[in-house]
Amino acid sequence: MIAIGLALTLFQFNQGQLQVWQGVIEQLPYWLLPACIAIALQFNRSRLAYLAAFMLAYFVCTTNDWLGTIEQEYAEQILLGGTFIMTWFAFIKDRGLLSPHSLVRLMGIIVSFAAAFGWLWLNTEFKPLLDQYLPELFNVDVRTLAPLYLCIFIVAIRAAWQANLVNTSIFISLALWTAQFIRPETLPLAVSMTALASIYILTVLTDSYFLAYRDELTGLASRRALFNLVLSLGRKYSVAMLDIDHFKKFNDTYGHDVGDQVLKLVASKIAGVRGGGRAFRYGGEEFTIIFPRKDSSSTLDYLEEVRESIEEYDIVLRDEKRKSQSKATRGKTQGKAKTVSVTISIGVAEHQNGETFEQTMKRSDQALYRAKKKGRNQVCV
Ligand SMILES: Nc1nc2c(ncn2[C@@H]2O[C@H](COP(=O)(O)OP(=O)(O)OP(=O)(O)O)[C@@H](O)[C@H]2O)c(=O)[nH]1
Repeated sequence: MIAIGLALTLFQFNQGQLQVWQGVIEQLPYWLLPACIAIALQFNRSRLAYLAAFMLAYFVCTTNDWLGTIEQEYAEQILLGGTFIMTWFAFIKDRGLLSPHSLVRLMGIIVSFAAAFGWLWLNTEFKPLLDQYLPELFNVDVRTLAPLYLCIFIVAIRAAWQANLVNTSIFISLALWTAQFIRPETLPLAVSMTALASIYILTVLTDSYFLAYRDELTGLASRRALFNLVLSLGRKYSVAMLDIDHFKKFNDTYGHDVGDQVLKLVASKIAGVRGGGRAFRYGGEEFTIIFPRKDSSSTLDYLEEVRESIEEYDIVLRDEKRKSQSKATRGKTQGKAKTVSVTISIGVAEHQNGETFEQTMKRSDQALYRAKKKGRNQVCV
């Protein structure tokens, strides 16, 4: 979507249809980049805050001609220095802007520019030697920009390998940064900077939304997302509460890390619920499924399906350090790998007129309690 937006902006700009907006667009980076720094800091996305600050500094210096002839004279060094910074940013973590790490970051920025200056100096200083020993293919132009191509390749692989919004933003930054130097006529600087600031702001806000509404361990929607959905529920719906049986004993037997692995796998089965059910991690080893527009009897088949899929699922343990087994879990050996299985109990209740969501949920919790009492591994209404 971001790419489509950029392409459309570029198209419009070339068509001259946006020329009336030119004055506004030229001012936008002055507003959007500082706003981006403030938002990124607020949500602890220091890499994007640094990048926005870097772009703002470049934009202010360029548009006000503060760098004078330095900018043209050292254009390649600035291009390469910026490229090194972005590549490095694709591999580090967000650590806050005003923390001891910021000193390391500042040093890294200086080192990036020093490396860019050093590389280009080496190429000029030893040009005759390099021309003599390297194949013709690696002429001075290729040699000069070789680290740039390498960095773009590395960041592209990184963004594909560890696909997240921040890495994608860094890759787009690098692409626009490079285009700005190699083909400046393609896109006015103010448009690139406006696009980048918008991408950063969108990235920070979307990332933070997912952080607030997704459970980190299982990837399921969180309890906060559940109460958000409740606001849009009509009068007819059912609430199911699901709880892993004897999970405390499972943890005691196999350790907390294995418990986490199992929680993830159980969550993936619960997420696959059919019948329009929406799954949430309520907390700990408890999950909730909401069936909008369904009474409890029509959810039973779908819940039974989920219960069976978990019961039949042989979970292969990755952890070799295992203690003795307990009654709580059934384990068997598959070749050398150890497999275990867990069961879940489910209680379901449908919303009744005049009832709040919390009251319906309480009744589904009581149904869950009955399922546990009756021997677990079953669904109760
Ligand atoms: N590994 C892991 N364990 C968790 C997590 N959240 C909660 N637990 C554990 O889940 C267990 C819940 O135990 P209980 O509420 O006593 O219930 P139970 O052992 O499942 O027994 P029944 O519900 O009666 O079948 C506790 O030992 C918690 O430590 C988590 O995120 N990871």
